[in-house]
Amino acid sequence: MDRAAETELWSAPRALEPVRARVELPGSKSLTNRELVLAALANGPGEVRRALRSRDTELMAAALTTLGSPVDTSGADWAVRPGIIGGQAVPAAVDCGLAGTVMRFVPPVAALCAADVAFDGDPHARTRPMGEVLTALRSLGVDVGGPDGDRLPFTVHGTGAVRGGTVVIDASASSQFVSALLLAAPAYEEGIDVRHDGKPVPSLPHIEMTVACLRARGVEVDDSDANRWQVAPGPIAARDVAIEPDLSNAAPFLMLALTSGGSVTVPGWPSSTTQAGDALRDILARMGAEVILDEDGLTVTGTGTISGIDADLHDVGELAPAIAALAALADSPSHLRGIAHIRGHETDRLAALATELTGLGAAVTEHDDGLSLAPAPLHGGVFRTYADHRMAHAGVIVGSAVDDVQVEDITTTSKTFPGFEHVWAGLFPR
Ligand SMILES: O=C(O)C1=C[C@@H](OP(=O)(O)O)[C@@H](O)[C@H](O)C1
Ligand SMILES: C=C(OP(=O)(O)O)C(=O)O
Repeated sequence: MDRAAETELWSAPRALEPVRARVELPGSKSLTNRELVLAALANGPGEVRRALRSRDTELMAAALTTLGSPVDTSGADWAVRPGIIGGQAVPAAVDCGLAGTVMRFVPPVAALCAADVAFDGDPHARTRPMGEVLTALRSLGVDVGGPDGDRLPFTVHGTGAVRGGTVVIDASASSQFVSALLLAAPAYEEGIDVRHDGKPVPSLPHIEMTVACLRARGVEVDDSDANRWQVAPGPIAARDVAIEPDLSNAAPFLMLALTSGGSVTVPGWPSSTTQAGDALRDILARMGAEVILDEDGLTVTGTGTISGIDADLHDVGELAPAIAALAALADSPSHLRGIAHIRGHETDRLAALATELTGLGAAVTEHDDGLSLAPAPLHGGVFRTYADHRMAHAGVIVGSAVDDVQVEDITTTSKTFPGFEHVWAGLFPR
């Protein structure tokens, strides 16, 4: 990324009157990148319809194309032609950017190529944890080398086949370690039996999403024991799938209803979903909103009060930055717990939130596994984003209620929502 864009400041719009809006959201990152991987390994061509077009998903499409399953991203529906399994031996390089889903989900797929596949990414991606995935691949018979052995960069020396079998990993740093192994496992000779041994696995709904995507394509998955997932070897059925809107990216928009005392509707909110972001319905109601889910979508209405919240966000850590920002505006204290693992996200989110919210006057205490916030008068200033899309979301939420908040590098939101700043600014009456 160019240095000028990284340090550029964006004046966050301030809501001077209630915002009443209907916001169409782009597709889910998590669903798009799972369906792309499964489509690339499927037993025939398929489409990922209404795919999210963003940095993370374009990197995934490019990676799978490089490995031999071309993804045509020219339209709104992305067509995938599987070719990785049994494909040509062509050495390849994969750019992971800062995408956890690319750096964790693609290496187990690359192991199925009969070629060397080199992985690297953004500077901060080299610090994100992923050693458990590489160790698991090695124990399944895959040769993975690299200067560190535990992190990016590394090279997967694929032989065209993976034995598979039983692996024990510690997935307490990221659910994506488990999802990564499950997604490629039907193509392994023995499938996979993944057991977790360690502190509780975070973001479990994301593993449930992986299991649901596999089953929808006819793959046999046994997740009946806690901390154990077994995937049988077999074909991954080709299908056309439609991607739901990204419910986690709905957070700043729905929160604008609370910070402005207005009302925001997100159409197309699914009545049942595997997305962790669905938890916003309960969380926002607890923080003082009126929340209605009907055929029109999800409508959140501010009641004039923002209440603090005591919440264990272990399952929904990706919502923490937005919730922390809203909590900083609340008129009662908050305690956000169970999220030590978000220190390994796009940045150390607990440290970044504590620093940046405190810089705007918030009373924040950083704990090993979370944050406490107490009511305090906020003021304007620069809100730094650390190349993290969800830090940018946190900055604009505060900025909607506080004069003169300048958000650094707003375009970092393109990781999962290109053009976010235009959609956001368009919601404020001039
Ligand atoms: O599999 C996925 O699509 C994701 C899993 C979660 O990761 P962690 O388990 O690392 O929190 C989540 O926070 C991330 O935004 C997306
Ligand atoms: C943790 C996140 O991303 P990633 O998929 O890169 O892990 C996120 O989007 O909040």
